[in-house]
Amino acid sequence: MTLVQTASAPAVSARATGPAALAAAGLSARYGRIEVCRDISFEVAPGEFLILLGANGAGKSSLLGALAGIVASAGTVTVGGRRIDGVSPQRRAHAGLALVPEGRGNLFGPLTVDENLDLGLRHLRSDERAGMRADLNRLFPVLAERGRQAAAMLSGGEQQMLALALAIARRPTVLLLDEPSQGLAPVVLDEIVAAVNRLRTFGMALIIAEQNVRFAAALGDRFIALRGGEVVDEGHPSELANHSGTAARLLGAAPH
Ligand SMILES: Nc1ncnc2c1ncn2[C@@H]1O[C@H](COP(=O)(O)OP(=O)(O)OP(=O)(O)O)[C@@H](O)[C@H]1O
Repeated sequence: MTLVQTASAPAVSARATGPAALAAAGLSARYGRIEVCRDISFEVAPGEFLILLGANGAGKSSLLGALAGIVASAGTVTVGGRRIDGVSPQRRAHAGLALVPEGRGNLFGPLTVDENLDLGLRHLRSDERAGMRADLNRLFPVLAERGRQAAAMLSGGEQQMLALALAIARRPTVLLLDEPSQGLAPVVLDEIVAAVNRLRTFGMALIIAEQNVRFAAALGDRFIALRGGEVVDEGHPSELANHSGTAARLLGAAPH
């Protein structure tokens, strides 16, 4: 795998001023009576890209689901300083959270790329719509080329880019990405890394659940590692790229 190491912003562990883009405190997540994440506290600064690193079953998707309000949770969550825990997923979306689930679940497969984007942009005023469409075409040129193709017929990487574009069209404060690398070939991962890094010009914060260490290291400003539903470590992604032992210890497996 030949992921390009892009120049990323320095690690941010504390904000200079103003509220965090997102802050979670004492957050837990459960399915019925089974608690799968416990006492998780972290902050993401505006514009920061935070990697949630963990092996299969570590609790990454559950934590993203707890933030988005689709998995039962306790604890507090703020977006831009406003409490959003306890409100519906729709109200959390209005407050500035957007989730791109694993498997690109927010696409309408039978509709074309253009039709998906028209639907995704319909909440905008017509003058804003043209500007957003131009921004999305700049971010993801391949989507402009594939406009008339059914979303279901796109490659995995192209579907991931369409899912990202639809989430960005909501202009979220914080974008939650669940394993964007999953099922993609190394050469496609390079394109996704480049596309996600282009999002830096939008100023939104990203929380990216990942277990692909090189992908995470090419994208993140900081990582927190989950194991058994708890935060067990945090650091700068370069530690993952430069010390394969660290990655192996955190993932409980051989490094990628
Ligand atoms: N719908 C569910 N009902 C019950 N338990 C679940 C459900 N979804 C996940 N779990 C359990 O919650 C724990 C955390 O799973 P989760 O999917 O959040 O992990 P993950 O880190 O995202 O892993 P993966 O990378 O495999 O998706 C696991 O023990 C899993 O079996």
